[in-house]
Amino acid sequence: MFHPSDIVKVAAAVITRPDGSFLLARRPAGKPYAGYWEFPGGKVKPDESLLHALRRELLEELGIHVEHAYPWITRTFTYPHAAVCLHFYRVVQWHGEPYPQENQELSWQFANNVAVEPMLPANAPVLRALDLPPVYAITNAMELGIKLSLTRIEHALQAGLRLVQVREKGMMKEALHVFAGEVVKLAHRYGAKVLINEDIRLCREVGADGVHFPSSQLMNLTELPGIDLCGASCHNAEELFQAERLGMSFVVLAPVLPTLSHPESKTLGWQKFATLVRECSLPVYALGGLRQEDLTTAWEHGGHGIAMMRAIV
Ligand SMILES: Nc1nc2c([nH]c(=O)n2[C@@H]2O[C@H](COP(=O)(O)OP(=O)(O)OP(=O)(O)O)[C@@H](O)[C@H]2O)c(=O)[nH]1
Repeated sequence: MFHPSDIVKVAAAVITRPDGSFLLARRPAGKPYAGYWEFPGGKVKPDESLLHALRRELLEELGIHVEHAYPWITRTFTYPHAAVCLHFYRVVQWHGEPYPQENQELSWQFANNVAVEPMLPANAPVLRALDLPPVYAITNAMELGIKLSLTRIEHALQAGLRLVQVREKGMMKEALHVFAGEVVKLAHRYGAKVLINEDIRLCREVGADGVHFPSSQLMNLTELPGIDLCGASCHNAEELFQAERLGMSFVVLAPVLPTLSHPESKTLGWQKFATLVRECSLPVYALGGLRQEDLTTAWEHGGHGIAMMRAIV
């Protein structure tokens, strides 16, 4: 075990192009794990801010000037020789063309099809997180009716939606089975993924991609059910901690703003949202009273993306 003061702080960059590809660099000879692929970045100096370290490292390693970077996830990982705390940023704007200043190999890759290996061991969950789309829709068929709901879901899929949660509290069992099956069929036609709220069995029966656990269920779980994609709803630090401990694929943190579906809940606001997600190792979707226009605000506050119900499907 490493003492907390021995944990090496690292700033790492997911430099992303508009087509979704991101840059990986191969660790040069002479460093530990030479030949392994990593996200560009490096150690934070004492008294240096994370963002400053990020800018300095990308200038030193790639010759680029960071113009716009969003804080993203933070992962601690223990190697035999050292423990590292990796603070990931998504760099979306820079000037200069990345050029290997230290003779390292560079490669642009896509999260769902990384064609270089080996990756640094700490980075496997990071690639899975990068494969999650920025918007997560939650169905609302009990309010809209099944027919209109399916029409709206299809429109959103046509417009690029790639992640949907079937959440229909109070819908009769048979109707829910049929509706969930329809959503899965529709979504898979567009290459989108579907999570089923709460019901692991229904998820398997309708061939959905994952399960979304409400916070009460999350707090009672001792392990994940062995399903590829597992999401959870969180409202506070304790629930986020439990989701991290279990190794959820992602979480939704709510309510950020006042929302019709939970009018009685106390809202977090963006500052509290940012404080809660700052050290979180999981990608976090902001939820509650949000619209498509709020995506950038979510990114600025450390979110992976936004989740929406009425504003999207
Ligand atoms: N840059 C970077 N480092 C990572 C990643 N994943 C990961 O485990 N690390 C670890 O974080 C540490 C970063 O240290 P580094 O050696 O790259 O730092 P540096 O550029 O400041 O080099 P230096 O040792 O010459 O001062 C290493 O232990 C590395 O194995 C990643 O994706 N990017």
